[in-house]
Amino acid sequence: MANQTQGPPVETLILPAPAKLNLFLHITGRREDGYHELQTVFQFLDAQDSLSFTRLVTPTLEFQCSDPVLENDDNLVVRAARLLQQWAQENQLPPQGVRIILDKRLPYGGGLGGGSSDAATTLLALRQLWQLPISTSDLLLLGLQLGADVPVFVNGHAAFAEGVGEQLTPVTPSSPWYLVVDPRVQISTASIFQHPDLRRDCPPIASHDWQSQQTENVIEPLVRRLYPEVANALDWLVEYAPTRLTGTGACLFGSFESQEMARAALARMPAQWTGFVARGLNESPVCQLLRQASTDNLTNHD
Ligand SMILES: C[C@@](CO)(OP(=O)(O)O)[C@H](O)COP(=O)(O)OP(=O)(O)OC[C@H]1O[C@@H](n2ccc(N)nc2=O)[C@H](O)[C@@H]1O
Ligand SMILES: Nc1ncnc2c1ncn2[C@@H]1O[C@H](COP(=O)(O)OP(=O)(O)O)[C@@H](O)[C@H]1O
Repeated sequence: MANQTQGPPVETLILPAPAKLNLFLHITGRREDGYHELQTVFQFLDAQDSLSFTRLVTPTLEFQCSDPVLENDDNLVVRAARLLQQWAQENQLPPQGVRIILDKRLPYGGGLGGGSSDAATTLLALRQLWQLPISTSDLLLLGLQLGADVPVFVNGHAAFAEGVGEQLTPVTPSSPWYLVVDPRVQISTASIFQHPDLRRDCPPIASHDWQSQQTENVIEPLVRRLYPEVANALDWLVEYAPTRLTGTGACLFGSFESQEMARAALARMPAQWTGFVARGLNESPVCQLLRQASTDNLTNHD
């Protein structure tokens, strides 16, 4: 990371990285490698991080982040950029460089997928900035190396997901207003998946009729028991709207008919939690903006 270079920037892309919700989450089995087979629906939110990518004339990778805790070589943004540099090298393409600045706005480690989304935006942006001839299916495979949630953000459409989250069928659920509550509790995804009491035997459902099936987040009962503060937040929000945990938590969301209703509930939220109101999106704004960028609306040639 952070090899400072003096080369003048020649091109900049500024792109969002939207959050996601798991509208439901079922576990249908466990693979031999310990990973769990899931069924879930991912929907995006119009709440996002923001990233800027500036092409450098030297083949170096610079990374800055508004949150110092995340400004390191392990950041998924840096790892995504390295994977693409490696892909270019394996394909005998000339090495290229970039300066990436991440403006971190989403809470992380709470089931909103912000880190995965940052990684996906990085893969999509650098393919375009570096003009790499990599197919979307190969980009999805690179994304999967970074995390189970990355492919849906690369694909850019709300999806019914299976496998560990990489087998995607596009879906178009309704787009309510959500109040997302962060009860400010850290939950380790790995420890939840290792827990003996986790339910792992959900009967598989078909992608085309998930909305007519009884669905739930099967992780929720366990998280309720282990983290009373999350249970308190779920019990508070359900008084206002249908409420669920997203991913392995600790964030939860209520679905509202209008922005005003969601905001009214947010105004009454206990002060020890944080929250925000956002609209559900079935298309990620990233692909749309990249299409515009390719016609020069977002690309600034210096
Ligand atoms: C379960 C979800 C639903 O969206 O939870 P959230 O992370 O969003 O809360 C995700 O698929 C999580 O994806 P991601 O956060 O990328 O997980 P990874 O880093 O790949 O894995 C973290 C750890 O969780 C466990 N794990 C993860 C995914 C999975 N399908 N089975 C697992 O058993 C593994 O022990 C792994 O070591
Ligand atoms: N760009 C990033 N943004 C957020 N977290 C990141 C990033 N890169 C690496 N991480 C690590 O990934 C973990 C999971 O982050 P995130 O994807 O936002 O949440 P979740 O997987 O719970 O939905 C964080 O706790 C952090 O340690």
